[in-house]
Order: sequence, then structure tokens, then C-alpha cells
Amino acid sequence: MAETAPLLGQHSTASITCVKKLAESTDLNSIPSYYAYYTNPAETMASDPMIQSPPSISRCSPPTTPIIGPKPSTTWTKPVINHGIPEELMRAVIDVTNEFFNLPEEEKPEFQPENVLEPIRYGTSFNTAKEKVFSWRDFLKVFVHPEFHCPDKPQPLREVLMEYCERSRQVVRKLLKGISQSLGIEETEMEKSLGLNSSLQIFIANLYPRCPDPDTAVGIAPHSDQGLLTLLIQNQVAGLQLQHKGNWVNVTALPNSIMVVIGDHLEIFSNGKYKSVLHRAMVNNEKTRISIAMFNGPSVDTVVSPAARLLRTQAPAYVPMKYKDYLMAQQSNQLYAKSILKRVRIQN
Ligand SMILES: O=C(O)CCC(=O)C(=O)O
Ligand SMILES: [Fe+2]
Repeated sequence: MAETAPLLGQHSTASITCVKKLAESTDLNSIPSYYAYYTNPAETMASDPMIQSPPSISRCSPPTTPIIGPKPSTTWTKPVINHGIPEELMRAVIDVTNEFFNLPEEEKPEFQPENVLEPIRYGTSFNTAKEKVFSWRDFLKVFVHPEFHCPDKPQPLREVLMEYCERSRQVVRKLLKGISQSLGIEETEMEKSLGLNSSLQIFIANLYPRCPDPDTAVGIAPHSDQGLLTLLIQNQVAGLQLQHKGNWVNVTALPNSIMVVIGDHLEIFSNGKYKSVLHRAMVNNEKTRISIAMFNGPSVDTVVSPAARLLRTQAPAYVPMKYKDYLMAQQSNQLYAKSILKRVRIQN
């Protein structure tokens, strides 16, 4: 990982809206310097995939509810199988997303608003207005709950997305139920404190085109996700890595599994028992990779603090912050490690 965040600054490349087009140029043998994220080859190295035993929702269904990791202090991500989401639906989400990215660029400006909290946003890297070094990634971000939004093209996107986001919320609710039990918190307390009935759910589609210099570029820079839980699927092409005990580890997706990634707000709500996971996406020079990250957070107006139940016996390790403000802070900066979480963590 880069030791320090690349310097902030206005870039002459601010008008770049898409890496796909660049990657498709026939004579591209190297990458422009503003995609050189890693300068030291050691930073891109990762260990072999860890073999993980997936928890299965149906096997763990109530009263023994699903678990993520062996104990609540985990910093781990887990693949979940038997989640109840049909494989065809997961494939359809990836296919229709690919269709969106394949639309002519001339048809996409309507999805490129200035405001980072607009409900439909297509773009490249993470925040080109703030980054000096870009990520080798195009993205589509759509707010799908509590209000459902969707680009009006390609035509099948709406139906597929609506079903996938509903099914994902059901999976997340089951997982959160298990997590609340593991923390000794009533499910209703969690629901109420986090405003889960109007939870913010964001669909993020990531496109990582083939890259001529995969050891220098990054698909998405090291970061933790800001919500409670992210459900991640991909098109059979590997690229996700997570940091475990200071080392980067490749994550291999089991067929038909969903990776569950713990986000900052679960870390805050659990007062640090669950730790959000530092992860990144790497690129390759053979195949285009698509990943779909479904972010599931509290409701935007919730002021999130560690659960009251936990604070009966523990000192708070995080200061309260409105979820919307947290989201704004994260989205309007460059993506860098756990930098936003650090702002609310109480240092001992
Ligand atoms: O593409 C991946 O595997 C990771 C994507 C990701 O971390 C994100 O969208 O937040
Ligand atoms: Fe992420």
C-alpha cells in the first residue's frame, strides 16, 4: 500500500470520465502516469488465497443465526453460500451492468452530476476532482433504498436491479440479526437505533478493464466500506484483496457465493467488536473484471454511536456522527484507507 495518500490537487485530467475507452485503444502498451498508483512492486504483492469455510445462511438459520467469522472480534470478510439469491439473478445483474458500461459515452452525461450524493452517478476512479492518481475503474452508483432509483437504460436494468436489491436486503437483515445476537443486543434495538426500515442501500457496479500495467495501477485503492455490511459479487475474474495481519491476501470467490464485507458503521455500532475490513481491487492484463458491491447502511438521518446496550458496561470508542455527514465526508474526498473512521474513533 502507498505509505501516504497521493497528494490532493486539481489535475489537468479532471475531464477524464472513463477508463474503459482508454483501455480499449488498440495502441495502449503502457498506462498514463496519472494511473501510476504503486511505484514499488512490493506494494502490489499478495499472498495466496486463504481457504475460508463459508457460513451458510440456511444452515445457520434461526434460532442458530448466521455468523460472520468465528467470533465477534473478527476483522474478516466471509463468503456466504445458500443465501437464497438465485444464481441466474446474480448473473443477470452483472450482465445488465455490463450493458450499461457498453452504452455509448455520449449517452452517459445525464448520469454525471456534480453532487456526490446524487442518487444516480456514473464516473471513473473514485473522485477525480480530489485525486492526483486515478484508479483503473469506472463505476455506476445508484441509491436503491429507501427510495428506488435507476438509470432508464439499458431497459432490463430496472427490473433486475429492483429484485436484486430487495433480495440483498433480506440477506443483510438475516446477517444483522445474527450479529445483534452475537453482541447481546436485541434485534429491535439494532433496528431502531440504526433506522433499518429506511436503511440506505447503494448499488455500486465497478468495471475494471484490462490494464497493460497491472503492477502499477490499482482498481480501487485500499479502503474500508462506510456502511454496515457490503455484499460483493463478481464476474468470475479475481481481483479483490484484503489486508490480514498487515499482509494483502487474495480472495477467491467460491461459485455462487457472496462476499460479505464489514463496514465502518458496524465497527462503530459494535463499539469496535467487529472491525471494518481494509480491502482493495487489483487489475489484470487479460480480462475485464466487473464487481457489484451492494452497500447497506443505517438510514441517512441516523446519528450513529456505539449501541446503548454495550455502553452500559463499556466506554464509547467512537463519537456519534450523523450517517449522512459521514457519507458526505467519505464521498467528497479521495478514498484513503480508514481515514474517515479515524475521525470518529476516540484515541486512548
Ligand atoms: O471490486 C472489488 O472487488 C471491490 C469493490 C469495492 O471495494 C467497493 O466497491 O467498495
Ligand atoms: Fe469496498
